[in-house]
Amino acid sequence: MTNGQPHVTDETPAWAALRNHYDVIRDVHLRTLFADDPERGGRLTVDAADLHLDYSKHRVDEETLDLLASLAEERGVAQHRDAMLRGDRINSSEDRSVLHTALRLPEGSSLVVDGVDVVPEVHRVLRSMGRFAEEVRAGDRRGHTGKRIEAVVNIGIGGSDLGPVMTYRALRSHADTVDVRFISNADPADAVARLHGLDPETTLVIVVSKTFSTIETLTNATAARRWLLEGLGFADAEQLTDEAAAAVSKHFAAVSTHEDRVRDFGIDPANMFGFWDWVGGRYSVDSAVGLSLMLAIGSEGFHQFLAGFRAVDEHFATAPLRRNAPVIAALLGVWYTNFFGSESKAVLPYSNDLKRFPAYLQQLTMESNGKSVRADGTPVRSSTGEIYWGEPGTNGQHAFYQLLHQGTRLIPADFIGFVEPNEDLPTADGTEKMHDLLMSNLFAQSKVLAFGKTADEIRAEGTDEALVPHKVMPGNRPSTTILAPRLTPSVLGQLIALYEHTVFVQGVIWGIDSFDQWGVELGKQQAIELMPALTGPDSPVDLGDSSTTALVRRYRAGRGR
Ligand SMILES: O=P(O)(O)OC[C@H]1O[C@H](O)[C@H](O)[C@@H](O)[C@@H]1O
Repeated sequence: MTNGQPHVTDETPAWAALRNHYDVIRDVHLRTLFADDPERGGRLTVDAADLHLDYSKHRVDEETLDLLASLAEERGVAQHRDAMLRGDRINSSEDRSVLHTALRLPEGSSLVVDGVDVVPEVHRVLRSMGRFAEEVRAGDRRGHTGKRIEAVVNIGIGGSDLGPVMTYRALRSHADTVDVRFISNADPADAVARLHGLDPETTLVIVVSKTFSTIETLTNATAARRWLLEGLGFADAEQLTDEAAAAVSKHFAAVSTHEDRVRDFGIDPANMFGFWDWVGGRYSVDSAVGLSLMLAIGSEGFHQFLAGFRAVDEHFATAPLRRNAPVIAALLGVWYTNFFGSESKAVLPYSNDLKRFPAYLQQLTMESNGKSVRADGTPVRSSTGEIYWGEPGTNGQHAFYQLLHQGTRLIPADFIGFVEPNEDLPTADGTEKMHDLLMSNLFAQSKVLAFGKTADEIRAEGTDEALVPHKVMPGNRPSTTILAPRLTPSVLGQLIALYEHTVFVQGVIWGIDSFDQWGVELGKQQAIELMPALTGPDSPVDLGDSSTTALVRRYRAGRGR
């Protein structure tokens, strides 16, 4: 099954060879690939640190994998990887290095960029985060009225939200001491709902913004400051008197690359944790942006999280392309996107704690690789940017898996599961464990997607002939299964690094700059420009197009303006 015409216009030797090979493999069923090669299930696997990837249920044979590796070689994946890791300015449109991997280099190592060793800087910030987090967790750093901090509110958006919110939820069972909430949206409902029930006297607000100029974040931070001062009994919550500033300094911290803007907002720079412009927002959860996670799981847990990233970084840096997990994952994505014409990929964690992982990965892949010009400004020569979506299993099985199994689209999937649960409960009759039930569902789903059930097998069960076509399960739907020992801070770091490098390799194959995001700017700018048309004294006559003009006029009328 394919989704129409393969989206390939690129005609380099490796692409052309893959295109010819695709014409053969597209008609080969996974049932045949497995029948012809009984060792396949054990062989088409790769281990990266604690992550075991089984990619045998993909529509590939050894020749496909060789050809895909040739494509990686043709595109210079290893050379680009080395350039990133040593700090070359590979983010060409912003003239920046891309060094999220430096955030997890061990203390004592060295990476000199523009004459500065960045590793001691990284560890200086980690130490000050660690001191701050442990003081809060121990109750040594208290609120304005002397009460212990019990809740943390992370205010940020995009990379300043998705990483913290995803990781906090993922490591819920490793968290103690403080309850963390997240405010991101310009919708006031978010701040209202998240602040509801919190006591300002025991709440710490962390304002996270790389640029410290993002309107949603500054607006929500101002709302939280107002809420805090009102809650602490200040008569005028708009006035930052000396006493109010002292209160704010006990309840507000900031994470940013812009100290001047943090100070202007009224947050004590002593409570500011920095990072650097060589860390992209969507690659920043392992920087000070992860402070809320550190407050929840402790400094030691955060260092384990970093060690997990580092283990996969080392694998990515050293494993040969054919044994390199992120490279293989990336090439499989290219195979389906550019040759089978797949439009999306499902990420299916069999872990309720990874509920926000697909959303986190959406920013990672779509903001990185949603580009239609190459790094040199010329048009891309193939489709780019995998669209990830998904929900945890087993919930998804009862919602959208029908389309995965019997729909007309080819949607490759990543199943993510863990051998050991962090918690377990008995099944209904008390004889089994719920974690085993969960994992048997994961294994069953990837098996059914791959192998399906034929009309003959269905007939053999005595099924009414009229029902047979409805019950046929076509199979031949590819998936990777990522199996890890347990969802720990280290394993979560490993999973994130696996996808970071997968996205990177795809960007190299497509020839794009995966580290800028110019496409998000115009909408932000126009929102600011449109605001007076919504709130000003006169209804707008012409906002440049008849649709927007009519919508804004209707909105104003509804608001009585
Ligand atoms: O951390 P900030 O500077 O507030 O940026 C927050 C987010 O907004 C931007 O629009 C970008 O699209 C994201 O990549 C970024 O993570």
